[in-house]
Amino acid sequence: MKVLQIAVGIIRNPQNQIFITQRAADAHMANKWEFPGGKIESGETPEQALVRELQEEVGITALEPRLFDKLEYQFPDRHITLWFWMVERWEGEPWGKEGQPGNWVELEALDADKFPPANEPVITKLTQELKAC
Ligand SMILES: Nc1nc2c([nH]c(=O)n2[C@@H]2O[C@H](COP(=O)(O)OP(=O)(O)OP(=O)(O)O)[C@@H](O)[C@H]2O)c(=O)[nH]1
Ligand SMILES: [Mg+2]
Repeated sequence: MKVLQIAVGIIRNPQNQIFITQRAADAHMANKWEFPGGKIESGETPEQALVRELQEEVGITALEPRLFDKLEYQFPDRHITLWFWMVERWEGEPWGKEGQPGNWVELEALDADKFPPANEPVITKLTQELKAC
């Protein structure tokens, strides 16, 4: 059983759009849409991992990310802890730097069915916060 710690970024612009990317056809959770990010390496804090992953995957430098949620999820073959960081300030412009499709989508149009099942609670929380505004 793999045990993984993952740091991902919810990249949100002032128009309340979120930048999401699509996972590769040969990856775990193939073709699902995701918040860019990846595995926390040994010796890294979750925040350092987030900053590195966003530079590698979408070419931005996150500034002052804040922890939005932390979730555990048990897949058949792996147990993951996901650290979701809200990223509202950054340097650069996000794009699919590794060749993956990337899109800005309206926060209220985020569709949990298009993401890995682990993301459902955070997508619910995000859309509820919007309604509360
Ligand atoms: N990046 C990302 N991974 C997620 C999300 N939700 C979710 O369940 N995952 C899972 O978390 C794990 C993260 O892996 P990853 O494939 O992004 O890791 P990585 O960038 O370090 O990739 P690598 O293994 O190719 O170096 C995968 O098992 C993936 O299915 C999400 O919103 N974003
Ligand atoms: Mg990744």
